[in-house]
Amino acid sequence: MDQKDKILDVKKDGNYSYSIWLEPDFQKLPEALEQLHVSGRKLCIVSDSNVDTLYGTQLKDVLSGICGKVTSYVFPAGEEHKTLDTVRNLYEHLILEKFDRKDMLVAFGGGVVGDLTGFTAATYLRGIDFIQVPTTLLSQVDSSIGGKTGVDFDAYKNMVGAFHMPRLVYMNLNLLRSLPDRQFASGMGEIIKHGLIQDPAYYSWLTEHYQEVMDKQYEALLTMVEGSCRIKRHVVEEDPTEQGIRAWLNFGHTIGHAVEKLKNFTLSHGECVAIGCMAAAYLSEKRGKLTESELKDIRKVLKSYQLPVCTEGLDAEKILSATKHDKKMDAGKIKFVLLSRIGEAYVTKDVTDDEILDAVRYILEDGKDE
Ligand SMILES: NC(=O)c1ccc[n+]([C@@H]2O[C@H](COP(=O)([O-])OP(=O)(O)OC[C@H]3O[C@@H](n4cnc5c(N)ncnc54)[C@H](O)[C@@H]3O)[C@@H](O)[C@H]2O)c1
Ligand SMILES: O=C(O)C(=O)C[C@@H](O)[C@H](O)[C@H](O)COP(=O)(O)O
Ligand SMILES: [Zn+2]
Repeated sequence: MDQKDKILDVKKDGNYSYSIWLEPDFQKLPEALEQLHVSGRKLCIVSDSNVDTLYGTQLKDVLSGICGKVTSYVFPAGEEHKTLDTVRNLYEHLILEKFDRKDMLVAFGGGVVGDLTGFTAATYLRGIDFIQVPTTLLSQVDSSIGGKTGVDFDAYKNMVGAFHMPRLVYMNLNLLRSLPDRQFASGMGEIIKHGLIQDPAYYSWLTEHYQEVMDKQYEALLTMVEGSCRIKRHVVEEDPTEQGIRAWLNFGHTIGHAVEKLKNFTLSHGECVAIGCMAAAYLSEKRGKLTESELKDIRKVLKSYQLPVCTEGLDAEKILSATKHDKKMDAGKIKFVLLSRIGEAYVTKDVTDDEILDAVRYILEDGKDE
């Protein structure tokens, strides 16, 4: 793959609006930032406690040489800090540091940092620029692209948010080497989702290359991250504000978000997406869209990437009730994403409570067999 292929442009309304750089280090970050004229701007690097400890100084050194002033804002790692309280503290930091409209935020971390920083950028002074420097597999393949930003509210996932596009997405793939195994697997949940909703060849590639991926071989990582970025880019270019096809990216999320909340965030987002994908694939099979063998295969692929396909200790009725708070509700009906086949999804509002309960029992009972 040559350099040209490592930069993907995300277009909006026919104009190139931002680029995604896939790199092995931070060497090209100054070049990537050239078009944003950062020399006279203040930058605030927002990260969580883990990312700051591991890589904070490295990024600050790169940025300090090329822009006006660099400040840092660090909050404790974890989904429980993706809240308005953290946003408030960040506003306070920006006001104290006299950030104005031409200044910029740098989201340096996983999806929690990216979503929260993007939302702060969308709302501070009615909107300032931000860039994404994603450091987890999940954030490189999914959350850093497409401009969905937001925070949780009283444990309701992403209840407060805005669409606000980053000005650049720059990923250093070698940072993935320090990710804990469970976090790596979490990213695989969204990646397998991408194959299932959009691209059968990509899904097959994932089934065939799990060893290279699990060994974090650089070429395999690059092929996979690029593959997912292309899928996500295609979907968000077609439908930036989720009027149609973008809802497909929510495959596995209706039940996944309910499990995430009811498990008090003890399971990662991608783990819950995997469980939710299993439930949605089960419903797709029940409706005759997938064969039993395809359903089994999805289970096998998720498990091969160390993802859970079921869960325990939850009440089926409570999961059903939690799905009713999903953002995809429309006039009292859940907009459920199912598969019409491997590689293609569809949205339906006719999934009944009984069907949801059946799918939920499938992922709960399956848990007892583990
Ligand atoms: N906006 C979107 O389109 C979108 C898409 C998918 C998920 N999300 C959101 O993203 C969040 C999940 O993101 P996530 O999975 O990245 O979780 P995360 O941001 O909580 O990061 C997971 C853990 O990994 C640590 N970490 C990050 N980078 C590291 C590195 N390179 N080495 C070692 N440790 C590292 C973090 O400190 C954290 O403890 C959820 O809130 C989810 O709702 C948003
Ligand atoms: O980018 C999107 O659109 C997605 O749906 C990606 C999902 O993986 C992500 O978890 C998203 O935050 C869920 O959407 P939400 O609108 O239910 O918060
Ligand atoms: Zn997700």
